Parts: sequence; structure tokens; C-alpha cells
Amino acid sequence: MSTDELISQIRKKNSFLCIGLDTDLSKIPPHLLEEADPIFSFNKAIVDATHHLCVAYKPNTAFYEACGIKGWEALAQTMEYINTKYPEILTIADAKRGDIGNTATQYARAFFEDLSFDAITVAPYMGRDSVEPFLKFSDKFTILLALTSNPGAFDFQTKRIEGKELYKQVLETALTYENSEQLMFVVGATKAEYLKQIRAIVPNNFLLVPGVGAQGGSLVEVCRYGLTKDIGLLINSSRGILYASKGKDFAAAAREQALQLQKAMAVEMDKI
Ligand SMILES: O=c1ccn([C@@H]2O[C@H](COP(=O)(O)O)[C@@H](O)[C@H]2O)c(=O)[nH]1
Repeated sequence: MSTDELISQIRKKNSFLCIGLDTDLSKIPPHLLEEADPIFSFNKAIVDATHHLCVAYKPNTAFYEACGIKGWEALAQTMEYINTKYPEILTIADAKRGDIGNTATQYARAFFEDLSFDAITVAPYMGRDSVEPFLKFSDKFTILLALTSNPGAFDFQTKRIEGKELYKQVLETALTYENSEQLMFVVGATKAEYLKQIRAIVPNNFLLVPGVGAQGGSLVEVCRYGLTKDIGLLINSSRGILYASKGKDFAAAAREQALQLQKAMAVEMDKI
């Protein structure tokens, strides 16, 4: 998917919502545990109930890896389902990979070729040669962690090195990588007060923003400096949508939560 296609989907749906498929067997409705593949059954119901309200799905691979081979199979089946039934929707592997170039190439093949994701999250810590193998896939997006939503973000990311915060150095240096137009950056919704400075460095790249809902970030605060004339934002919610109900009405409850976020996004888009 190209950036223009993503923007056109956002305008069509009046939504820049990304739904996180963090499917946790201990949180899904108990009746689904009787199904042959409870993870896929849950994901399919969520996707069918919400696809018209969002432009991206983001399975966090940890939830699938934790279930071993069955988890990987459910992830592959989920990807095939979304790509076949809703090919216009961006798929993001929240895998936070990063390794020497030779190994990064295999990660890129695993997620872009084998599982057919459109995008992957990558940790920038190992530098250029660990990121460029992902960027070689010029029709895919590489989403670098810049300023994350968790409290531990302050351990390193906001520390100054030679007078400049590490997250700013990540943004500036990443723009020098080959195919940097295929980069997006993760910025936590809980760090909305940093967005003005972040936008000064990366005025055009899309930002993937997790942390609204369960982590307490504010959609309106994120939009204040995060939204650009070409939108430039994907705001993620996972638990707040997936686990709105643990009953048989879970998909309808998820749709309602997604609808509330989509409506709030439409209001923000009207302000641009
Ligand atoms: O800085 C980051 C980077 C990634 N995440 C991931 O996003 C979702 C958020 O889930 P919620 O349930 O909406 O809190 C989850 O997969 C995280 O691992 C993040 O939260 N912050």
C-alpha cells in the first residue's frame, strides 16, 4: 500500500483508527474457547464488526508468539482473512524487531513476504544497517520506535546525548536512511506534549500513536500537534476496543468503542 492510498482510505472513512489485535486467551469471551481456533474466531468477529471504522489492524506478535505454533497459525490465518476480505486495510506487525543486517533481512522476509504484512514496528537501537533491510521493501512501511508510551521511555529516549534528546536523534538520523519516505514513527499518546517538537523534525511522516484508552492518552491532545494536512496519524487502541465486553455481544461492544473513536477523529479532521 502506498502513502497516497492510505490517505485516501482515511479520507473515505473519516477515520485514522488502528485497531490493535492483542488477542489474549485469558480475556476473550469464554464461549469462544470451545472453538477449534479461538484466537482466529475472535479476530474474525472483531474485524468483521469494525473494518468500516478503521484503516489499520495491528496484531502485536507477542500475543501470538506466546501461544506457540497455534498462535503463529492464528496470526497467519488472520492475515489471510484481512488481506482477502478487506485488502484496502493496512496491516501492521507490532513485532519491534531489530538486529544486524543479515538477520534483519530475514525478519523483513518473515513479516513482509511470508505473512504479507504492509508494515512492521522496528527498534532503532542497532542503527542504520538494522533498519535499511526493512526499507528495501519499497512498497512496505517500517515503523521506528521514537518516543514510546510507557514510563520506561524516560530511561533512555528523552536523555540528552551531546545536547540532544535520543528520540530526536532517532528521528533526524532515520531521515538520512535510504527510502526514508517509507518510514513511520511510534510516538505514545501519553507523550502528546512532545508532538510539537516531533512534528518540527518529521513534518510529513506518519506517526503510529498507541496509548489512548487503556493507557490514558488523549486523542484530542495527540491531534493538536500530530495531525497534518495529509493527516499523518494512525491512532491505535487495542484493549479498549477488544475487551469492551466479555459476553456474547463482544463484537458489537467493540464496534461501539471503535465508533466513538472514529467520531472523535472525524471531528478532528474537520478542523484541518
Ligand atoms: O510505545 C508503544 C509502542 C507499542 N505499544 C503497543 O500498542 C498496543 C497498545 O495497547 P492498548 O491496549 O491500547 O494499551 C500494545 O500492543 C502495545 O504493546 C504501546 O502501547 N506503546
